[in-house]
Amino acid sequence: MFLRAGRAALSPLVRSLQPSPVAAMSTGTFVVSQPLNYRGGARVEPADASGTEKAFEPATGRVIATFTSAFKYGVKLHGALPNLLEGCRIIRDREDEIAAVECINNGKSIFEARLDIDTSWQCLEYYAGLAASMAGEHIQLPGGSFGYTRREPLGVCVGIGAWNYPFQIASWKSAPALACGNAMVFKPSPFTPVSALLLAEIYTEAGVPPGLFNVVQGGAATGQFLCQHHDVAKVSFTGSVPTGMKIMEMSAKGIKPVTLELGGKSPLIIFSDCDMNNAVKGALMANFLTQGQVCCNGTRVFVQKEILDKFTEEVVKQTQRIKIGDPLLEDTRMGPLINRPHLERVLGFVKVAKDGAHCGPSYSGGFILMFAANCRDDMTCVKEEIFGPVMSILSFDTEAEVLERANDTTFGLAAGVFTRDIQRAHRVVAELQAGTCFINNYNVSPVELPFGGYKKSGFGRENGRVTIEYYSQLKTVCVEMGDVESAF
Ligand SMILES: NC(=O)C1=CN([C@@H]2O[C@H](COP(=O)(O)OP(=O)(O)OC[C@H]3O[C@@H](n4cnc5c(N)ncnc54)[C@H](O)[C@@H]3O)[C@@H](O)[C@H]2O)C=CC1
Ligand SMILES: NCCCC(=O)O
Repeated sequence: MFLRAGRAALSPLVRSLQPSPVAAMSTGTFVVSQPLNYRGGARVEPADASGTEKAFEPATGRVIATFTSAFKYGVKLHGALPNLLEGCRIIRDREDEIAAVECINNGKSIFEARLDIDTSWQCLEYYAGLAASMAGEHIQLPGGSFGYTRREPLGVCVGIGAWNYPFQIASWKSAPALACGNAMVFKPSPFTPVSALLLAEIYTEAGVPPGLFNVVQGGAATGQFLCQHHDVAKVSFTGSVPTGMKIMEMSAKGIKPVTLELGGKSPLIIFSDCDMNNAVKGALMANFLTQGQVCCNGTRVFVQKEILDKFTEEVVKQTQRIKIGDPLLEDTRMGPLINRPHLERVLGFVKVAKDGAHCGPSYSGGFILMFAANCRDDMTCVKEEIFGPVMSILSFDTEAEVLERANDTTFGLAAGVFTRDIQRAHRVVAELQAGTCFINNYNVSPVELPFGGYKKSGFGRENGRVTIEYYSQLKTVCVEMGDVESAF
């Protein structure tokens, strides 16, 4: 059973706990004892259990669930279009509860978790609207004959998620999949197994037929089983580049289409004619959401030389003001990283960066918040995806120079530019090798806009009208209105 994690109830406990080595504060008493696999419209303990795993609360290191990994997925294909609008309504009604669960299991602030839940119900609402407008073409042929095309579902789609946006990823994959008439088996990251179950229950309550949305828990072995299963028609994956390569190899063997949302090391270019206030806010948005654990973050911040000192000074000032702490408190804007091994990995990057760059401003307990100024393109913290709250600031002189440096990466997920010169803004984004570009903002996620990467950041898109094409197949029907003209 879920113990409701109300903020008022949690705060006294937070105050009474001692700082742990993983984090300076705790968030509460939330535990899950219900099964975390979901099939046929209900939570189940799988008969084919392959072992148990534990899920933790990042802020305290406390175990919040012990769950069973599974393989079988029990999908039912169904022709009816599910009632996504009702699902959207229920998510909105239960937003605080879902956000609290997300906050506890992931560590992101409650403020931000609510924004993630917003982008989740918005996705259901958007595809509920699009579902009814899905149509093919009518093509006139000579002699009164004609052809038409129809969009049909693919069948069973597998969604495999990362741990940084657990509920949002489950929604962004399942809403278009279901809207196109598919079934989905969703495998969350074993670090964040909890909130996908809330989505499954919401779909069931909304009238989605049992077996149409299923949750299977487990790690790499379960993921491999799903990708290789002969009943699976498509795999949509969000995660790291190395895992994405394996998913693509496995899917290739079954000629299954894949959507790959992979990592990034995105450039954010700040020209000297920018609105400085907005550019600084944009750089913070580009680096510190979800403790910096965001694939599309603009972690290479290129600043034109004339404004480098002023920009850096402002970034430091505003970074120092970010409220770090218990993610369930209303005014917290940054919580803990996902777990200790990841924290140590991020600190490893910071240690190396400190040898070559001017770093600051703070590290305490499990929380870190960093920037590295005066970076060079060849530094490890500038080349590799850190997936933590570490912003690298680099300086540049000219537009041509910064474009060459910005594109000098194997990744291509996102990019941003801040300038008041509208012609330059469009010229620059046209040259940037990235699937999602921002002008004078960063890391906003309107569901109407397609999201996805170039180069090693993957392919296929999530959100937007185009995603319908990634969850459906086109059938062509040729209609003869005359006699058959046989060649024989
Ligand atoms: N482009 C995007 O939208 C996003 C990309 N990411 C990227 O994901 C990474 C961090 O997330 P992680 O969860 O650590 O990534 P990961 O690649 O380790 O795991 C992602 C998911 O794949 C599963 N998995 C692992 N090995 C597998 C295998 N051999 N076959 C099938 N499934 C397997 C995991 O259990 C998990 O559910 C970062 O590199 C980040 O950039 C994260 C979020 C969004
Ligand atoms: N809301 C942004 C999604 C990016 C990510 O999944 O990392």
